[in-house]
Amino acid sequence: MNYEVNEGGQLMIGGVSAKNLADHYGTPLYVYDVGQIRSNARAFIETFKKHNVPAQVAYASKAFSSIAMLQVAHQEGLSLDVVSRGELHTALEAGFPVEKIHMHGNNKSISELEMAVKHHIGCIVVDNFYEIELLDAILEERTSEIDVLLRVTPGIEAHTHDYILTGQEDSKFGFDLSSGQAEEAFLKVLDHPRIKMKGLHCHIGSQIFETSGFEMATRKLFSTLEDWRDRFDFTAEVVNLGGGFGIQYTKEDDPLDLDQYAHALIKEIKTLSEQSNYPLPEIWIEPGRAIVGEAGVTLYTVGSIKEIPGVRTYISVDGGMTDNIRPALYQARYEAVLADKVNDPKEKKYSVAGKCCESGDMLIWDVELPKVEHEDLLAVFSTGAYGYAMANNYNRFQKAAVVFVENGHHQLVVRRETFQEMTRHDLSYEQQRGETKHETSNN
Ligand SMILES: Cc1ncc(COP(=O)(O)O)c(C=O)c1O
Ligand SMILES: N[C@@H](CCCC[NH3+])C(=O)O
Repeated sequence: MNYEVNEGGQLMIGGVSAKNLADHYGTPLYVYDVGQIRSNARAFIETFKKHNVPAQVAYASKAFSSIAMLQVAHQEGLSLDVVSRGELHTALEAGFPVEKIHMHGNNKSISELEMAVKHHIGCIVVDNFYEIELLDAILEERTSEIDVLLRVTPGIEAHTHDYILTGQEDSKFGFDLSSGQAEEAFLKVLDHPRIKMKGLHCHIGSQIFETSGFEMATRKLFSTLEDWRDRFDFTAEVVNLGGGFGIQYTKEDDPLDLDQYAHALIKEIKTLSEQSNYPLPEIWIEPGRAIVGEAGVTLYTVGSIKEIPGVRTYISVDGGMTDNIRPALYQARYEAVLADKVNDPKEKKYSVAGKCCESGDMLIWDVELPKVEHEDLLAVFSTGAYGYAMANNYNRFQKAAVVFVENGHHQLVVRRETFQEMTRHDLSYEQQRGETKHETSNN
């Protein structure tokens, strides 16, 4: 794993010691090295520029959405992928240019589509037939137009966890190519007066380490596009190959450099377009994890230590599945160090437990650490994607704060949740005598 340690054996993040950050902001704490976010974004963008290929690199904001994060994404020239009104609202609050926002979702509501149309976002990635009907009605009413891509499932089974596989035929996402569904949807939007068909989208899954799945998906999309050109005289302006580029969580993970993924896509699309004499479409991709995953570290304070002789030693930290649900949800694995004793000799294997009332609330089953003592600071690496984004209030634990660090400077970008905020939606129950009190729950 790649991390910096100072002479005193302290973990450094973006030029600041983890200990200073924990003392200053408390734990659990999500810390992002902003320099790393920027270099990840640049690795993609510069590869497309170097090859002189028109492209959009849309940050999949589901991985970590906050105003500060989206501002950094914009500074780096990224576009943005949102999947809900909440994510779109955050983008608008961050001042993200609307024309660079793309909206996803397998069940977009009328209000989501209305919000997208009202703000004239750059593109909607249409996922199903019902959405076409809704969009048609909304655009008619607003006398507006919108660019769309059709999301298709190319029938690719990427090598990853079942829950994060999305490109196979049996998926809740998108139009299936092989059964003709995709063509039926295409014909509905092809000559639509307000829905402007720009091209195809697919996303084959997440945490993928090889380029072969992406190349295979590209070939499937291209053969469909060639067929539609020949039969319907349609030329796509955009081919969007989604996200899913793998990162390193543990020493066993061996991801490609980010520019290698981009390079493979460019090569495949250039070859296909030359072979079939198809005008080179814009290449769009949607990395989430690859932009923020390795840039994030979560800091925890160790509390209780339970040694079961001959079995294992549990160390419990002040967070857990509330700030990182991935181990419980996907059996995801992580690496950690004691942030204050990084260079101390390792003593033995420990198991890191969260503090929720769930036996499954384990952050790491086996990690070799120096001798662990109460109040030690534990740093878990590669928690920048789908950590804060999937945080929850189980057991009414507060959502942790988020800090950005860059060039030795640190700044709070998401406050720790307060108890007042935790109960802000709760209403007291007054026993009714006779007449009924009505409170609407609609938004
Ligand atoms: C449509 C789409 N695009 C992009 C992403 C981002 O994936 P990742 O964070 O693995 O790059 C996802 C999530 O898997 C997705 O569903
Ligand atoms: N949230 C998942 C991946 C799904 C991403 C969205 N399709 C993760 O933590 O790996």
